[in-house]
Amino acid sequence: MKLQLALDRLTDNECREILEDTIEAVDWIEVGTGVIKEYGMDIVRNIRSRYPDAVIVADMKTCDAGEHEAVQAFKAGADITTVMAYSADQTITDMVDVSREYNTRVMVDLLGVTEQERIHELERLGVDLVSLHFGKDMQKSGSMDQSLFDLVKNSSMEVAVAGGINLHSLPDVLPHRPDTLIVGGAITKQKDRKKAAKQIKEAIKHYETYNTHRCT
Ligand SMILES: O=C(CO)[C@H](O)[C@H](O)COP(=O)(O)O
Repeated sequence: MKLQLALDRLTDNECREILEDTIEAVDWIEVGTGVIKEYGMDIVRNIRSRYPDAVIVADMKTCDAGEHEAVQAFKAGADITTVMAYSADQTITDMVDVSREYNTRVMVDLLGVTEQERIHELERLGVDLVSLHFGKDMQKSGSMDQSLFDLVKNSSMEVAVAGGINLHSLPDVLPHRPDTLIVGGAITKQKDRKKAAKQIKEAIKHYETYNTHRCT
């Protein structure tokens, strides 16, 4: 299980400092949507130049003009870019096509998706990576419901999960064995970010060492 660090609602300096503190525990670096809106593709280019070997996810949250935005993200150095699941099928297939040209990947953000039918459609569109997402604003009045995982129950796609995950909610999330855990605030908003990242990484490793079966 990989740890994707979501750099959200941060300045470029904060992103730099947080990465320096946490990089050893992090598998994938996510450049968050708000950070991209603030700094544009330059911040993706800057992180790429500082971490040439890292896997970088540009959380573009594209919903239209898929080809253009995918090219933007990949040219800036992203390995993975994101698109919203509710986008037109054409947007998604265009992005998948671009990712094949660039030898990169597209992650489809399932925020707001409630029907398994959309999951099957995404598979038919050639998608192989999705993220289950309990949104930031949804977190103001609740927390991730474990039934979220039902959406991808019979899917062979790679699954990431995001939305207020922290050390306390990890025991509920880990048994679903997502391929990637996306964690933002529980690391980036802590006083000791290095310790927070290390604790989450160790909790994942500990779980994987002592549990070998996926929960159904
Ligand atoms: O995509 C996002 C917000 O739209 C975040 O990356 C995701 O929600 C993870 O952040 P946090 O752990 O703080 O919820």
